[in-house]
Amino acid sequence: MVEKRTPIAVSEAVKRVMKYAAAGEKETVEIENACGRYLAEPLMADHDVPAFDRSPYDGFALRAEDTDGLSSSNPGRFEVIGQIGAGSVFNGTVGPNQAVRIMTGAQIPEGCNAVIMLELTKEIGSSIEIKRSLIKGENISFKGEDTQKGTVLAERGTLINAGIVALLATFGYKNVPVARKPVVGVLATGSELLDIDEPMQPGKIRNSNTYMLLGQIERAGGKPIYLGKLDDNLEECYKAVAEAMEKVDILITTGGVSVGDYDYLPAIYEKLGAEVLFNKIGMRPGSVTTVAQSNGKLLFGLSGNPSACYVGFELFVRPVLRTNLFNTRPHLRKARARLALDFSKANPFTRFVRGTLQYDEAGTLSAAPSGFDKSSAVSSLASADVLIVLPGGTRGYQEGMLVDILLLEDQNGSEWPWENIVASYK
Ligand SMILES: Nc1nc2c(c(=O)[nH]1)N[C@H]1C(S)=C(S)[C@@H](COP(=O)(O)OP(=O)(O)OC[C@H]3O[C@@H](n4cnc5c(N)ncnc54)[C@H](O)[C@@H]3O)O[C@H]1N2
Ligand code: MOO
Ligand SMILES: [Mg+2]
Repeated sequence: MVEKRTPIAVSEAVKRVMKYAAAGEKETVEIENACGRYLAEPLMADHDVPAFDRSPYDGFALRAEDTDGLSSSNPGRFEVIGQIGAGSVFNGTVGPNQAVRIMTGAQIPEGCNAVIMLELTKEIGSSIEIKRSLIKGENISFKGEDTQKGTVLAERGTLINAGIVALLATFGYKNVPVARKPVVGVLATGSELLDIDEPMQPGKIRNSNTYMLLGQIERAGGKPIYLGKLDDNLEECYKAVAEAMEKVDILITTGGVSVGDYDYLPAIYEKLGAEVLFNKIGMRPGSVTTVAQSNGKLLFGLSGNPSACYVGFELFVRPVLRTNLFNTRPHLRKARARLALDFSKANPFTRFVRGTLQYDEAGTLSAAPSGFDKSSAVSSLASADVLIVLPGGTRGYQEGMLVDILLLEDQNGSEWPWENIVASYK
């Protein structure tokens, strides 16, 4: 008798997995290698930026009050008593009708409260002539105007991008505390699988899931390890899974989780004494996605079907990885878009259609299926940047309906996208 599995809701499956998601460990890397990593501590401004009042222009620093009433018919003269470039400081105090020639980025000299651009002055010997008045504070970049000391500029768990790197450098982080990358092993199962450099053979296919998963693990912030591919042989697979568990933080297998004669993962979980958290989800693709835990370590049994494997990773593995990286918005970011095409297939299960986002001229977002929409499809993954969420139990969806989408390439994430998923929005 074939085992009868009871599907659970996607949100319930995610919840069960997230019980085993935990913050990871810290390490430090040199700032040159920090891009793409996740902050292990909040990034706090330990001084004002700028740290001193400075000039935003090449010009002359002077006292605004000395320019009162100046105009083209009533020009004023200022004695130039010094000259400073960025990095130099004027020693002394600027008095009435005096000016210091100052370059962009240089500290405003003592006594000055305004800057006039070079182009608006005329040099006459060691003096300048000015034909306009300035107000106090004109053309000054004030201390702390960009960021004030004590401000938290990025939370722990933030992805370090070029902008964050600029801040890290501003505040003197030669070494950056980052989350250690969780090590994720990938084992492919299936006697039909060829290595990618093998010629095609009757009845065989190339192992594409492994390489797809390595890319997904990288995108999620983990450290992928390819642990090989295995024939459908219970003993061989059991041994490989047991050994792999010793080497990794998280283990992903692909294939062999359904009810077929050669689907050995259920037997392997049993032999390992692992607790199966679920083995059927009310979703398409990926209904057979199975997750087990052994001593708190997660084993993701993703489907062999490429689209199901891809979706299973994004919904269940990604949030565990991001949580490990200290991120508090670990799930795919949810947004809404108009359906660009009819999607008439009815389904009792929630569908996650691989889709492509389109930015319409009017400024609205729309999402279209990115290609052949079957669990076994590989071609529709290439241009997918969203998963279009189509809850089950409807008669299908029409073009123009407002639906939820989950963004695959976005880094912001969602805290919990699974509330209020409705069939379509008015
Ligand atoms: N009687 C039933 N049959 C099936 C059910 C079911 O409920 N009852 N579920 C179907 C669904 S839904 C899916 S999804 C698949 C899941 O199968 P498995 O996860 O057990 O995976 P396999 O049987 O090993 O392979 C499925 C499919 O994927 C191809 N594959 C496997 N590994 C790779 C790889 N590394 N790269 C590319 N493609 C891969 C494999 O050749 C098969 O075509 O089961 C349905 N059946
Ligand atoms: O799990 Mo299967 O992917 O639902 O098609
Ligand atoms: Mg199978």
